[in-house]
Amino acid sequence: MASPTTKDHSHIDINDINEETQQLSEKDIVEKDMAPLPGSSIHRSSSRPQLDVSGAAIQGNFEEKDPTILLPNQSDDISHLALDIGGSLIKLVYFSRHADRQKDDRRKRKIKEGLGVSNGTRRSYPILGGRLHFVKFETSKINECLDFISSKQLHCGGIDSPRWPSDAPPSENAVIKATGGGAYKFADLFKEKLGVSIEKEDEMNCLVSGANFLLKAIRHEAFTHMEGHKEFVQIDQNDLFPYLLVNIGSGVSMIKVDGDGQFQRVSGTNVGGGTYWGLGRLLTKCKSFDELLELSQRGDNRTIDMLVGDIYGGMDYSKIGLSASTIASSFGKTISENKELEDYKPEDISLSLLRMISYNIGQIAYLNALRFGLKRIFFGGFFIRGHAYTMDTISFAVQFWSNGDAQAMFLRHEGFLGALGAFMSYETHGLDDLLVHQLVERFPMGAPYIGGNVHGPPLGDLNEKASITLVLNSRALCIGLNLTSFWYA
Ligand SMILES: Nc1ncnc2c1ncn2[C@@H]1O[C@H](COP(=O)(O)OP(=O)(O)OP(=O)(O)O)[C@@H](O)[C@H]1O
Ligand SMILES: CC(C)(CO)[C@@H](O)C(=O)NCCC(=O)O
Repeated sequence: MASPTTKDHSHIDINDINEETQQLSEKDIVEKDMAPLPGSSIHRSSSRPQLDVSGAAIQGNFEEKDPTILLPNQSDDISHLALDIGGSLIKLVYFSRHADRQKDDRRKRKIKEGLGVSNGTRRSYPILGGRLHFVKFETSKINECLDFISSKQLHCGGIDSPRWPSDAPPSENAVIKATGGGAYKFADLFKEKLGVSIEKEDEMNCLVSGANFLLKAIRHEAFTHMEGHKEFVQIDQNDLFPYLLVNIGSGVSMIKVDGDGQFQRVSGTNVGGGTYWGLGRLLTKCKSFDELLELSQRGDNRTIDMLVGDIYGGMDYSKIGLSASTIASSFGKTISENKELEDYKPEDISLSLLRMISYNIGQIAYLNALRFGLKRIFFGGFFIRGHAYTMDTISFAVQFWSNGDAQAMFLRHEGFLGALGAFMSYETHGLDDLLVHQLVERFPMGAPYIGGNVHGPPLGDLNEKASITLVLNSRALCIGLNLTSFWYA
């Protein structure tokens, strides 16, 4: 029954950044071909290293949680780490380079031989892309997070950085961007343990820019989930705004998003992920969030919830559109019976609780969408955890109360919106509307992944996707030669 609380970081060790670059798949080979030619350099208006999100794509299979994002055209040597330190979880987004394999092997050998990696602050060969990694820790175990950052030297640019290995402590001015309440609460701890300052970024601002980045630049990020069926949604760049962003963390924030940096937090509720995990833990004695979720999958809520049929003698109340099986009162059945907590199955309690909280959030979200005439509601935050029942319940609530007028959508990087936003805040102009907009618009749609469909224009198959990637390659070269004209073409 037990399952790890935060499975993600437990697999990752100090060699991961480099090891990941060794496992070259067919897709990687295509991507390698996409990189600028050796020696060609990308001319930019700014001398500051920039993040290049052109061609950014999710790596890994479609069911993978918190999947890596490939940045095939990243050429500047960025070395960013950003954090979202929330009430329950710390989320990390960090960049690793994706160097040419041979050179990488040579460099690794050098590292092993203690010869260092570079003779200057910039590498002597072009960087052939990179990856964004997503890792989380429980906030109560912040020391594990600090150890992780330290073991990978992420606060000094990563072990793949030209600055590593180095005995020198991080410079006095070293900063990490961070958002969430913990950016305030733990700033001194970061200074004390890692010698870095936390540069605080506003939480709502980061959630919005993280969501906008994913929705604009990453294909197969957003999807619907109804009655167990998942479908990817292709976002029309010209029709993204306005939308309602509902971030279900420990608590819930509801944000009306009108554009990049244009938003308003219109509502919130304190009945959120913390409520499910907190109450669930007390009532079921589960040791981890995932265990509580897993338990719910074997539950039957009819032993806990009072249904319309329980009140109406097995009949529907059709006049007001309520079937006998509709829940009239969550947990309502537990008052009418002479039973104690021990008499109920933890499985049933977990399911009732999950349904109650998910449904309630879906309903409040819809009411806020209604207030502002919004049709699309994107749900993020780690409460969702890619869990089918949670998503189905939220979708059902939105559909039911809107009479099918509004739609609930989910994001594969659900819990990382804030951390991604903080990451983006290193370089806001690298992500301006135009760059992402133009690039995404020009890409033909990708192929559906197994197990999900894609709404939108006609699709090709996976082979076509590979060839699209190659077309992109020549575009990447164009960018290298004449970035400005590409942007504005
Ligand atoms: N491994 C886990 N451990 C604890 N909670 C988890 C875990 N996985 C998912 N959750 C759920 O995710 C919620 C936290 O989500 P998230 O990380 O998005 O919010 P947060 O940033 O910690 O909270 P807030 O934004 O309110 O400060 C928890 O309350 C819980 O419901
Ligand atoms: C306080 C925050 C913003 C911290 O992330 C979040 O937990 C939240 O939105 N809570 C809901 C608070 C409310 O609006 O009632």
